Amino acid sequence: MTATTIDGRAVSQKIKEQVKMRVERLKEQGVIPGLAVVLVGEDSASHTYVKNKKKSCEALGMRSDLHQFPDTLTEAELLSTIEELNNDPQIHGILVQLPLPAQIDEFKVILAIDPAKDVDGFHPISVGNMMIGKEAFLPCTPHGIMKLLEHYDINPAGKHTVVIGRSNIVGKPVGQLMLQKDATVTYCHSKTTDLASFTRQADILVSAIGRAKLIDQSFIKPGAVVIDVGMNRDENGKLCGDVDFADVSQTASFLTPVPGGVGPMTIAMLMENTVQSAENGLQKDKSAETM
Ligand SMILES: Nc1nc(=O)c2c([nH]1)NC[C@@H]1CN(c3ccc(C(=O)N[C@@H](CCC(=O)O)C(=O)O)cc3)C=[N+]21
Repeated sequence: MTATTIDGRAVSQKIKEQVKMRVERLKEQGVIPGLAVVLVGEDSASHTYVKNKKKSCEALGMRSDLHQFPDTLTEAELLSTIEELNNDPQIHGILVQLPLPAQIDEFKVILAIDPAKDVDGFHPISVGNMMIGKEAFLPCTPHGIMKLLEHYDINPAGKHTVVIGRSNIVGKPVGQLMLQKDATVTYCHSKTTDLASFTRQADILVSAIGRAKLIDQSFIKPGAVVIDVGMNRDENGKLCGDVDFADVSQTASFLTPVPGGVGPMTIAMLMENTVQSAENGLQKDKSAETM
């Protein structure tokens, strides 16, 4: 059996086309969706993501402002930048690229973002609303994964989903979204003993570990759907996922590549959240007028 490659680039393109139409409708009403990206320090991987986000915004007719700071930035300075962005009516989404330098408390920064502009879905209010199934900005990578499954008609209901990784930005929320789609969910992590004994029970396996090509056929149940969230460098410095693609594609039914899988979907969902935020703002303005 050879797995079908899940084409994240193609699906993200479709989503971005829909976002583009929504941007055009907003423009007719005088609103240009605006995303502010805050980048602290010189991490080169972060720069790549930020560049990709900017390119996507421009292609969709959205505004994108980059606020770039040296890694000596203080927490107070960052918090005051966020305050300004919270109060800027041209800005509908605020993304502070993580991780931040050690002198800055990430949680304080996330708390400072107006939940109405929290297009990353990291604020505790967004997380809480997601958790109880209320309207919220969903975190972009987990949301992108759910969209990929939907696109390939893979229904998690009744399936055993095993998530490797328990980060607040990928592992925990993707398990929650799977649960909302009626999957049975198991979380594995760095302290799990005999990881493969769990992953071999997965109908859907989501790997967000950060170890190049750790997951080979011996971790996979034949016919499983495998979603690779890893962003690693292999021995030649090439970008690769957690999954040994060539090996696992012999066993899995569907498999996401790296690059070209989950990554492009993350950016597409960020664009969607930003346009959603701009639409929410317009809706609020309209109901204020009729009061
Ligand atoms: N506040 C915050 N929000 C984030 O969403 C966030 C963050 N911080 N910090 C870093 C991670 C990582 N991340 C990626 C997004 C897109 C690609 C992406 O587009 N990847 C391409 C290829 C990129 C390449 O070629 O290097 C792909 O997989 O095909 C990757 C990684 C968002 N993150």
